[in-house]
Amino acid sequence: MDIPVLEVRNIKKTFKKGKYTVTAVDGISFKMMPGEVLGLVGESGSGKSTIAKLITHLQSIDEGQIIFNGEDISHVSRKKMISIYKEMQMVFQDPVGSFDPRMKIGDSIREVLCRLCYSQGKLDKIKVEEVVETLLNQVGLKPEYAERYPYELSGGQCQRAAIARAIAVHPKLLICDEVTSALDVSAQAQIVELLISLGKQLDMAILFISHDLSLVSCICDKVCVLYKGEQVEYRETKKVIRTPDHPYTKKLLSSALYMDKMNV
Ligand SMILES: Nc1ncnc2c1ncn2[C@@H]1O[C@H](COP(=O)(O)OP(=O)(O)OP(=O)(O)O)[C@@H](O)[C@H]1O
Repeated sequence: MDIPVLEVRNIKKTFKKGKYTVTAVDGISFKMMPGEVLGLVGESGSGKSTIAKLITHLQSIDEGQIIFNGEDISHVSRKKMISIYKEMQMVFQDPVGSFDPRMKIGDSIREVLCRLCYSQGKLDKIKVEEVVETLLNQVGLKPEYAERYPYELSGGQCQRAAIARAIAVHPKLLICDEVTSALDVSAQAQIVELLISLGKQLDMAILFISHDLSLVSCICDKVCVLYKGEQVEYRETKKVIRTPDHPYTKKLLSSALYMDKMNV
């Protein structure tokens, strides 16, 4: 039987700034099975990005547990985390900023392949060029884009390249933090379709972080709604949309655009 790819158990994080304390994440729990798409929704400041940073160890947790592939990674070393990044990748809001501006797109993808795959003997060096081409093809970019610098791509193309780099290592979990926020509506739809199709093809779980409940409802199996660092809903998307429990979810729903397109 499949075990969860990710289990987050009652995690908490506070930040101290002088005499002030901000509780950014206050007792969040959820579970993701292989191939599952979970939406993490909430307004600005509700703790979405902090959760992503806690899972990926960009920040340390104060309390709770993060179980990845059955292993407690809540407090593992940096070295151990580097090996975990072969199975857990993240894509950010600003696609251009997520690349080294001095490196061509192909070199950035090659670098990840070399760093995370050679050491495991997963990849023969002579196959790298083929793999880069296949990855670009998988995200709908022509091979010649490997020779371009990030600033020579549109936002949508650059986000595709960032996704190609993330899936290069065949992650079991892809964390997408507001990946469509900087894109126009048509590029947003294409990126969302691409992610869903890749998730199915690669049996990859996707944690889709967004402030947009209507978008999340179209693509996610389950949704976790955050309000001021707390989890106010965590259920199948259809149930949350049809019978929201919390007044904040009701407010989100009543203000959601494209209600008619919601997957209910
Ligand atoms: N490094 C930090 N130091 C101090 N406070 C922080 C830090 N990171 C986040 N916070 C605070 O924690 C809370 C949650 O922030 P977070 O970035 O997780 O929210 P978010 O839901 O991702 O917001 P947005 O959608 O605007 O990105 C906010 O009040 C924020 O100001």
